[in-house]
Amino acid sequence: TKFGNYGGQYVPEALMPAIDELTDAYRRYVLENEDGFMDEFRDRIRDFGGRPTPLQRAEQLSARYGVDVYLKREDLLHGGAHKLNNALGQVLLAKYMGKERIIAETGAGQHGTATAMAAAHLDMPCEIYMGRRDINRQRPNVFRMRINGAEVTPVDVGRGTLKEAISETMRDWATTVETTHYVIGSIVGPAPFPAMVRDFHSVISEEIRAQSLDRLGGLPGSVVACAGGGSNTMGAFAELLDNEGVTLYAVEAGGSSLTVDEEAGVAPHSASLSTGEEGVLHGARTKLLQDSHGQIMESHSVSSGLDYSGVGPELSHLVDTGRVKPVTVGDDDALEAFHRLSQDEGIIPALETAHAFGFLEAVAGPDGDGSVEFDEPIVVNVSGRGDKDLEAAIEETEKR
Ligand SMILES: Cc1ncc(COP(=O)(O)O)c(/C=N/[C@H](C(=O)O)[C@@H](O)C(C)C)c1O
Repeated sequence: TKFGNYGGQYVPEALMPAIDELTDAYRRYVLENEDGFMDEFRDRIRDFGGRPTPLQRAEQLSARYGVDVYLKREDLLHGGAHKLNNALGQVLLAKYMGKERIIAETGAGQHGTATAMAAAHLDMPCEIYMGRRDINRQRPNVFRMRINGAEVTPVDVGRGTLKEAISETMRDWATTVETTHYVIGSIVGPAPFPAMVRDFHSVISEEIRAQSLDRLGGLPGSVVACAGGGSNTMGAFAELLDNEGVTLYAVEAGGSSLTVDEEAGVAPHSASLSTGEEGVLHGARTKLLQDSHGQIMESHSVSSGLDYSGVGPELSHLVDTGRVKPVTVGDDDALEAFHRLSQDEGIIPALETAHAFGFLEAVAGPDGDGSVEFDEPIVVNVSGRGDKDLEAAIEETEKR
């Protein structure tokens, strides 16, 4: 249950029966493939999800940066983001466990959408908790969840973003564990969630490995992925961790500034890996944005999916060991990268994903700082498409 000194199960006693039951089910079905569970997961993520996703060369970006850039197209997975890998895996597992109801939290709405789709696909009732603020800034996804038959429950406490939505979902789960499974949206939460979510998303790096060896004649030199909770990052890294020759970059939201207003207890960014301190949030010990009193600070990002004060415990450990390099990209650079990928490559990325492209530009672009020598070829994980962000991107760009 631990990644170094991170991870663990810091949950109320009331949740331990559910956690123990899930730990047992994870071992039997995911790790040991009991009853052919993982075979069925792979069949469904292929036929319903549309795996494998392409590994596509980005011609214009490769020319712009003078290095080979490849895109792992998780934006082409059914639903428009990597989120379905984990949502389908967990909803299928809930079915094998004999659960009758699905609940989940969401911020950007991609995880909520993926869970609603997977629940509809597997004929399970579904309720999604979503912060009021996020409901207002990710409306297309709220419509999709409802049209897929899920109940979307607004969360009005606090700032009405992801942190409160997760707490509210955990509160529900504490009283409904007998019949309900909580589909956590990232590699966060008490064990076994971080390892289980990583294992479902590891199909991404399995495919990157196979496609790279098959088409590029070797493993990638670098893999770049944006990190909110960390699931698309760990999915893209998992099967490559032992290959030291592959440099791994986790790109966090630098927001509007990395300077924290201690008094207000607010961080104008979401850079938990780069600036966070060790603490406990949502059941796991990990790196968190906290003030000098140890209070968890509100985070900020132009993208809902990266707007989270914590990060997965496994990523915190990999940053401490040096295996993963954390970098940050601010709101402005992410918005520029959003438009650049759309115009240069014909792909409108999710604002979350745009942060990964902002990193390439900041290093290797015409005004790049050359802060790293990229090992080639570079694979960027395109975690999602930007349909949900069109209005926000236009508004934000006009403001600047
Ligand atoms: C397209 C896209 N790319 C990246 C992320 C960051 O989440 P991780 O992959 O778990 O770091 C997200 C996160 N989305 C979550 C959601 O849709 O609910 C997010 O808000 C939280 C679950 C972290 C996303 O939608």
